[in-house]
Amino acid sequence: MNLIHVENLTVSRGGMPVLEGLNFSVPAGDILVLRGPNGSGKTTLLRTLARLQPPYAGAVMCDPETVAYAAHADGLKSTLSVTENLAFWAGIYGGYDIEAALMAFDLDGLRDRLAGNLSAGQKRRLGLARLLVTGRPVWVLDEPTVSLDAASVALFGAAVKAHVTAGGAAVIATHIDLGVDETVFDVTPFKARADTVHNDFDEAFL
Ligand SMILES: Nc1ncnc2c1ncn2[C@@H]1O[C@H](COP(=O)(O)OP(=O)(O)OP(=O)(O)O)[C@@H](O)[C@H]1O
Repeated sequence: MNLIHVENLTVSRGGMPVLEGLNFSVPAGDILVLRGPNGSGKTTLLRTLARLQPPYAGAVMCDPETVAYAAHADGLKSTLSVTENLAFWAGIYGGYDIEAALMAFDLDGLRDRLAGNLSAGQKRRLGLARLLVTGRPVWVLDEPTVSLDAASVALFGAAVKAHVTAGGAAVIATHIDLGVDETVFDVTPFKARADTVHNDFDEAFL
């Protein structure tokens, strides 16, 4: 079963196409790793998959309610503790297991620390632990391993493996080897041509 299906998709930033002609599917159980140089459009594609922005052309077939998106920013509440942050997110998404999330990302010893007082890597671990309490099957992740040391990257890799083994799927932009069984998708050949402009606009308003 495909959890994401993309057809003839063009994605844009600032009104300009960045990637075009994208066609791929991500079935349950799969990890799709996006590769491509800085500025090639990986973030733009992920934002489009997560429905944070509309496609410029083509279609993304995926129920938005199934997607958990983690951006560059951790999105933590700095005045809440580690467990309070997870409880906050569990409350929004329907009460999934906070204890399992704490264990999976080695946060047990930090459970009462304010998120604002965590180190950069600890903040990142908490941001990723949040994925587990969403209970959502499709993880869309933008550079999730930034600030993580080797041990934490291994924890993250194990969490992704467990997630897809349980029937989930993940699309991950990363420059590093996650140590997981992945399908690599290089976006470089899909760079939009400069003449690909479908939008109608009136130059009088520029
Ligand atoms: N608001 C914006 N308006 C216009 N162009 C933008 C805007 N935001 C980003 N861009 C441009 O869109 C292109 C794609 O950016 P994007 O962030 O998707 O790339 P990326 O592959 O994720 O890069 P990186 O590996 O550096 O994170 C880049 O050339 C970037 O400069």
